[in-house]
This record gives sequence, structure tokens and C-alpha cells, in this order.
Amino acid sequence: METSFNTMMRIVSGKRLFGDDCDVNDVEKAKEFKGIIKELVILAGVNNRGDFLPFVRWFDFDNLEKKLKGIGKRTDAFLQELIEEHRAGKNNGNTMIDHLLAQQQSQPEQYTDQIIKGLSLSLLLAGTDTSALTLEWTMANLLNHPEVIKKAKNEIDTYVGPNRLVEESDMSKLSYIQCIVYETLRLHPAAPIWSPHLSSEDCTVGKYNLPKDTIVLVNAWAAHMDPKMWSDPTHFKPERFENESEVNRLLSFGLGRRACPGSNLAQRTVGLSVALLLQCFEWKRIGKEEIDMSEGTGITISRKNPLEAMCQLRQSSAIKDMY
Ligand code: HEM
Repeated sequence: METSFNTMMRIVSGKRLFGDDCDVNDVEKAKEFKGIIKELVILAGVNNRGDFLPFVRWFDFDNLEKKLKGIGKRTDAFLQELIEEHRAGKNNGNTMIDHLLAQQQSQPEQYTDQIIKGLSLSLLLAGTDTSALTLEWTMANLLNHPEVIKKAKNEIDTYVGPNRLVEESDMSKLSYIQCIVYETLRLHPAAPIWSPHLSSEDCTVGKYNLPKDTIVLVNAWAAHMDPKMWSDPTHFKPERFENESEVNRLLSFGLGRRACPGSNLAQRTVGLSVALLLQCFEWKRIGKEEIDMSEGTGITISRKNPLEAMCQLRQSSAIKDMY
């Protein structure tokens, strides 16, 4: 989660907030914000009785409103501080906040601080947990399939070799690693239920007639498990994506105008992270039993139990040079 948080923070504000070389105050703030994201993701997936029985809202039985207001204030303070740092010229550069503040100069009514905070939060919320979970599920799948690890390492050894680390530009050659990421996105789509879509005109989906303005909730997870769509759907088989056209059947990033704008970034960062983890370490399960693949609850598909694994540095010149 810290890696994906750093990636998103670099885009939004140009800072990394986790790592040995980071300012201690920043690390403290980042820890707090990481906690906020976790809480928000959990709260977003909670069933609110008040949505179904409006009179129940008066009582706020589960304290949901109070919790959300509290988190809202903490989030707002974190993001406002980021904006003020940029406004004061402390962190200026090619970042999202800087570009939006530049727009604020010419169109202040359009680009208010509130809008800038909202956009920053959308990226941090939508991009952090999803990418981190996908990486965790990928590693869990790999630990249960040592033969896949072996094939992926062969690919890295062939196309990158032992003398340097994998770079982003190598990813187009590491097609098997991409297949591993696709297969993980099929089995564990981090955002299984798309954001609500609305039919803009009368239409038919499968055997259902949808009148205009019907809210449609798509369950990507269920479609990915459909035996009519995928052979042996519950099994982890990255090879199924060696036929490139199969990728078009993945629904993990939504479809249409509201599809995920971070899909390319997410696939690249997860793919590169997996490649580096396999290039630099030997991986093993902590016991003989397979890794438990039970899912937790919430709006994103997290693991029920955090992944635990053993790893050992691989002996190669690229890795030795780093130490
Ligand atoms: C593996 C990682 C990710 C997965 C599985 C994922 C999945 C999704 C899904 C299913 C949607 C809803 C699409 C729809 O309703 O049609 C969505 C929306 C969105 N995602 Fe992602 N996402 C990921 C990473 C990211 C990243 C890295 C970013 C930011 C750079 C991002 C930003 C967004 C935003 C802003 C939306 C809302 C788009 C809109 O409503 O117009 N996501 N994502």
C-alpha cells in the first residue's frame, strides 16, 4: 500500500511520503492518511439502514454519519495543508496540484480549493487501495503456483538478465508477467461492483429490458466467474491471456465514459512491482499449506487475512550493486 500511495502522491503533489529518505513529519502525516483511506474504504462498503428506511436516519444507529464527518474533517485538513505548501511555493513542479493552482489564477470560480481537494482525493482514494490489493493478490496467487513463478523468472532472465534491474520500458517484453496481472484482475477485480451507471435511453442487456434512466450495477467479479464466459473460471491460469484478444473480455476497470482512467497506470505499476519482486527475491510460503484465498468484506476485494510469505535476496550482480 505504501508503494501505491507514494505513486499517487507523486502525481498529486510531487512527494513521496513513505521511505527511509522521507521527512519524519511527512511519514507521520502519511500514516494518518493511510489510516483514513482504509477507514473510508470500509465505510463506503457498509450497508446504511437509513438508505432503505429514511426515518432511521434520525437516529444514526451505527454512528455512520458521525464517523464520516470526522473522517471528512481529517481528510480536508490533510489536503488543505498540501495545497498551502504548493501555494507557498515549497513544493512546486509538474504536479496535479500545481497545474490546478495555475488554473485557479485565471478561473477562480471553476478551480476552487474545494474542487482541487476533491480531485486529489479521487485519485488517492481510487488509485491507492485498488493497486495495492491487486499486487497483494498477485503475490498470493504466485505463492500458490511455484511453476508460474518459475516461468515468470525465466522471462525476466531472458529479456532483462542479471546485470540490471527491470525498468518500466521492459514491461512490453514481459508479456507473461502481464498475463499474470490480467489473471489476477480476473479472479480478484479490486473494485468488483462498478460505480452505478445509468441507461441514457431504453435498451436491452441480456434478457432484461432497461427503460431510460435505470440505475445499473455491474458485478465484474460474477462475470469473471461465469463458466459460460471463461473455461475453468475458478482456476489461476495466466496462460489464458496469451491469446491477446481475451484481455478485451476483462471487466476489472469498467467500460464506457466512466471507465477507470487509471487503468494503464495501475497495470504498469502492478506489473513492474511484480517483476521487481520476482527479480530481486526468492519467494516461499511460510508453511506447506496453500495460501488461504478467502476474501474480506468492503467495497474493494481485500484479502481476509493479510498475506504472509518468506523471501530471500536473489544473488545477482544487479541486486548486489544496490547494497
Ligand atoms: C488495479 C487497480 C484499479 C482497479 C481494479 C480500478 C477499477 C476501477 C473501476 C471498476 C472503476 C469504475 C468504472 C465504471 O464504473 O465503469 C474505477 C473508476 C475510477 N478509477 Fe480506478 N481502478 C484501479 C486503479 C486506479 C488508479 C491507479 C487510479 C488513479 C490514477 C484510478 C482512478 C479512478 C477514478 C478517478 C475513477 C472514477 C472515474 C469516473 O467515475 O469517471 N483507478 N476504477
